[in-house]
Amino acid sequence: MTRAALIEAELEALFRVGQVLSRSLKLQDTLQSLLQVLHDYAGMQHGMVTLRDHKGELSISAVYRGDRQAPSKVRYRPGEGIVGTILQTGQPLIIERIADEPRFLDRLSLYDPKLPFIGIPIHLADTAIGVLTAQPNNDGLLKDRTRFMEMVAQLVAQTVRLANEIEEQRRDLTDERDRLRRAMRGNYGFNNFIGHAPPMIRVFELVRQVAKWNTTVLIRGESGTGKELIANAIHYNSPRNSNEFIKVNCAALPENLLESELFGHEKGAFSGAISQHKGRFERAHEGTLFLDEIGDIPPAFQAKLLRVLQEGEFERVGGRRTLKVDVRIITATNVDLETQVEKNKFREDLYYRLNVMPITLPPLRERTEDIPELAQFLVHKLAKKQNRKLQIKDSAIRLLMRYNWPGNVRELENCLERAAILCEGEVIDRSIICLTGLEEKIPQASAQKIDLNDPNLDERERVIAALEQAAWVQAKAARLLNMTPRQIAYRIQRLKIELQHI
Ligand SMILES: Nc1ncnc2c1ncn2[C@@H]1O[C@H](COP(=O)(O)OP(=O)(O)OP(=O)(O)O)[C@@H](O)[C@H]1O
Repeated sequence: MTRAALIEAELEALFRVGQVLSRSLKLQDTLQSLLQVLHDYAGMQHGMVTLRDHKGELSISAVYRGDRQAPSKVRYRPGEGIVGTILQTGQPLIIERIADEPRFLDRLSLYDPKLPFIGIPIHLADTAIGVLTAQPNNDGLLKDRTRFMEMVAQLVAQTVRLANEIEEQRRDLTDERDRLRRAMRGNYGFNNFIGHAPPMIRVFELVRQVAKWNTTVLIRGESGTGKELIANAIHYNSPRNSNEFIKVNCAALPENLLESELFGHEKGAFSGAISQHKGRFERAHEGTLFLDEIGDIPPAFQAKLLRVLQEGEFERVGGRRTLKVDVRIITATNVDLETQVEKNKFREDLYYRLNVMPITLPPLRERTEDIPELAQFLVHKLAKKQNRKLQIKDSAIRLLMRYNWPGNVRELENCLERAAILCEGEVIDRSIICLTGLEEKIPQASAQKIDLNDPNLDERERVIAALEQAAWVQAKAARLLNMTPRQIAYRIQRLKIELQHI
């Protein structure tokens, strides 16, 4: 081959090398294709790419040897054999006839002993990270071929750098995803479920058992009793926890939107469907779909839902293709479904499908013994959210225990949040809870039950309690505390109690 012909061939080869290096994100495939190009377009008979691993040793990433399969487990320590020497010195090694080279180990039986050999270090910045080797034809143009191989090694270095960066990003993303999952599991783990009252212990036991299986669960209970929290806990403690947990509030969507939200729609299915849209059933594939307020779904939609529950099949709105999904269904409602079935407002067959494993959450008023722990937990949660120190006094908790909480834990949480906003210091006491307006909602008969001799009351709380029981008439409150009107007036001033006029 003439020199001019070689340069032309090498230009063509470089163009092809550029193409293969940018084609795939899988480094080993890319390097394998690269060696093939060097053979097909640049007259290299055999070739190999080795890259340094985390131990600093060279392992083989790709080998070209014609039609025979490559052995892949061979490794070279720095300084070992020819490639080890190239890695260690960081210098190219050119040999006219490889059989004459004493460091040639021939462990792979790859090279032709009669042919020349070119070995080029692959450099990233100033560090050799691997070695590219090849055997060209014996045409006396070894110097030109070496320059060409140096160019190729530089391109390989950039490809390796990019692959490493992508791998690093992938690892970061995986770490981040795992961290988020752990956090989610932490948020929805059993530790964040407060309740020691017997009906709650039964609920926890049921949740622990159903979490393991794919059973359809129906969670019942008044608004704010923690139905969504339970649904989350079931998912994040189930074998599906590394897949999606998707929530849909069925009462919040009109019928037509509910259908396209859950089943998705094809482009042009209705005006406004400007592109294809995957529904929540598809997104929840291999995960859990939580249908909240299931008691409120319209009859036509009930039939469609029944079909997915029975067959796991559905079509997108405006679509003809039947899609199959594997989704665990958890539903929740505060509606009396049995009455709805009797009134023919809820399909009986659907009711049985959903009610495989019912879990009923007790209202807060039936487990007032849980209020102290819940209040402490919720105040701690608020303190974290507002990034401040906060604690709640027993006197405040006692007041909370006298209310009947129709809005359950959510109402308690809101009340404490208002108290935290009104509280200038770190301590939520009874008077701050009073400022939230809670006391007015408590029937007076029970308001008077507070024991003014309770040793847990501090002085301020005792005076406020007496004033409240005396409808803020100071003389009356003084009598309740066995004080003179002057004494109570002095205390009101000293304790900075704001007088209320009723
Ligand atoms: N046992 C509990 N321990 C700690 N926090 C709870 C508990 N139960 C409920 N909560 C909290 O109370 C709030 C209301 O709970 P959730 O939204 O789960 O109620 P829900 O029954 O789904 O209400 P709705 O029927 O109105 O949708 C949430 O902030 C939740 O974290």
